Amino acid sequence: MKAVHFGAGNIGRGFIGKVLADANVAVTFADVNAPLIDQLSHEQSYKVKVVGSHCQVDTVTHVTAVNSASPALIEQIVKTDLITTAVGPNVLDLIAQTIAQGLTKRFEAGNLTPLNVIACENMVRGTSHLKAEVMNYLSSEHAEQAEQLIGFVDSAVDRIVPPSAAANEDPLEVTVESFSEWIVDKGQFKGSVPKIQGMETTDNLMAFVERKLFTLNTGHIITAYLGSLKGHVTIKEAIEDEDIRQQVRTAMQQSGEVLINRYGFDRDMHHAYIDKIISRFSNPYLRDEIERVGRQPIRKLGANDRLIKPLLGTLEYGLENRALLKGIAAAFKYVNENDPQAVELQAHLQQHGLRATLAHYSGLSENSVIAIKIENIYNSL
Ligand SMILES: NC(=O)c1ccc[n+]([C@@H]2O[C@H](COP(=O)([O-])OP(=O)(O)OC[C@H]3O[C@@H](n4cnc5c(N)ncnc54)[C@H](O)[C@@H]3O)[C@@H](O)[C@H]2O)c1
Ligand SMILES: O=P(O)(O)OC[C@@H](O)[C@@H](O)[C@H](O)[C@H](O)CO
Repeated sequence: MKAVHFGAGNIGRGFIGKVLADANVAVTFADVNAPLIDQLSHEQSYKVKVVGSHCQVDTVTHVTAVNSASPALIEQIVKTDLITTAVGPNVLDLIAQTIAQGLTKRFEAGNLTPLNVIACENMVRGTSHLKAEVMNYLSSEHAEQAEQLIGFVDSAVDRIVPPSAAANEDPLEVTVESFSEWIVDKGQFKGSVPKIQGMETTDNLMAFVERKLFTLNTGHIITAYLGSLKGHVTIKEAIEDEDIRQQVRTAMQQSGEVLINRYGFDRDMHHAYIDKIISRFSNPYLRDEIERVGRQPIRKLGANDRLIKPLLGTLEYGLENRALLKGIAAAFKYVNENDPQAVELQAHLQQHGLRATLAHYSGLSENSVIAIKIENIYNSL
C-alpha cells in the first residue's frame, strides 16, 4: 500500500508517518520545507525517540519525500492508495488545489480505484472541510467521480510532539510521548478500510473528537495561557504550579460535564482520563514550550475550537463554567510578538476593547451575560 502524507513536521514524522511506515505502507512525505525534504529524500529514514514511562529510539525506514510544489507530487497522487495530512488547519485550504490537480490527473489516467483522504489536524471534522475545498477545484464530472471513489475520512489525533530541541544534531529526529491515539470514522471510507496498527476505526467519531478537544486541548491551552501570565516557559513548569494545575483540572472537569451530558461518558472514567492527561503534560522527557501550545490564539478562540465550543456546551446544558471563562479571559492576556495571531489579537483588543474583540473572533454576542463575565474576569487578571 502507498500513502502520500502532507506535512513532514512534528506529527507528520512523529506520529502519522511512523504509524504508516511501521505498518509497511510506502510513505511519501510532501512538504514546503525544501531542506527538510532534501534530507528526508536523501536519508529515506529518520529516528523517533519515544519517551514516557519507558523510553526507546525507533528508526522509521523506507520513506521518501517530495516538495509539495513539485509536479512529482501530482504523479504520486495519481497512484497512491491513501492521502494523510498534518499541516495545520490554516494550510488545508492551500493543499486542496494540489489534491484536486492530483485527483483530476488520476481520473484522466483511468485510475478508478478508491482512495481515502484523512486530515490529521486539531480541527473538528477537518477532512470534511478539506473535501469541500477540494471539490471547489474539480470539474462537475470529476466531482461526481470523487463522490463515488474518494473517501474523505474525519479523524481525531492525539500525541504530544513538540519540535525537536534546536540543539539536536539530527534535524530529522523527532521526540514523541509514548501515548498515542488515532481514531477515524469507519463510515466515510471508500473501498475496504485499510488495517493499520495504531489507526482505530469508530462509528461514533464526534464523541472521540470532542473528548480529545475538550479535555487535552482545552486543558493544554489554559495551562499555556495561565502559565504565560505567571511567567512560565514550558507546559511542565506551568502544570506543576499547584494553583494552575487546580484551575486546569477544574476547567477540564467543566468541559467534561458537557461530554458526560452529551455522550453519556462515565464520570469516574472521564476523571481518570483527565488525570492521565495532566500526567502527560508533566512528562519529564519532553520540553514543550508555552509558545507552541499557545500558538495562533485567534484560531483557538474560534466558535468550533477548544475554548468556546465547550463553553457553549455548558450554556446548552446549564452547567458551571467559571474555570473555562477564566481560560478564555487569559487568552486575551497572551502576548507574543513572534506569533502573528497574538499580535493581531492584541492590536484588535487595544483598538476595540475586550467584548468587541471577543465577539469578532469567537462569535459570542458582545452584550451577552457571558461576554460581560469574561470581561470582568479579564479585568481582574
Ligand atoms: N504537535 C502535536 O503535539 C500535535 C498533536 C496532535 C495534532 N496536531 C496537529 O497536527 C497538525 C500539524 O502540527 P505539527 O505540530 O506537526 O506542526 P509542524 O509545524 O511541526 O508541521 C507542519 C508541517 O507542515 C508543513 N507545511 C506547511 N505548509 C505546507 C504545504 N502547503 N504543503 C505541505 N506541507 C506544508 C510545514 O513545513 C511543517 O513541516 C496541526 O493541525 C496540529 O494541530 C499536533
Ligand atoms: O496543535 P494546536 O496548535 O492545535 O494545539 C497545540 C497543542 O495543544 C496540541 O498540538 C497538542 O499537543 C496535541 O493536540 C496533542 O495531541
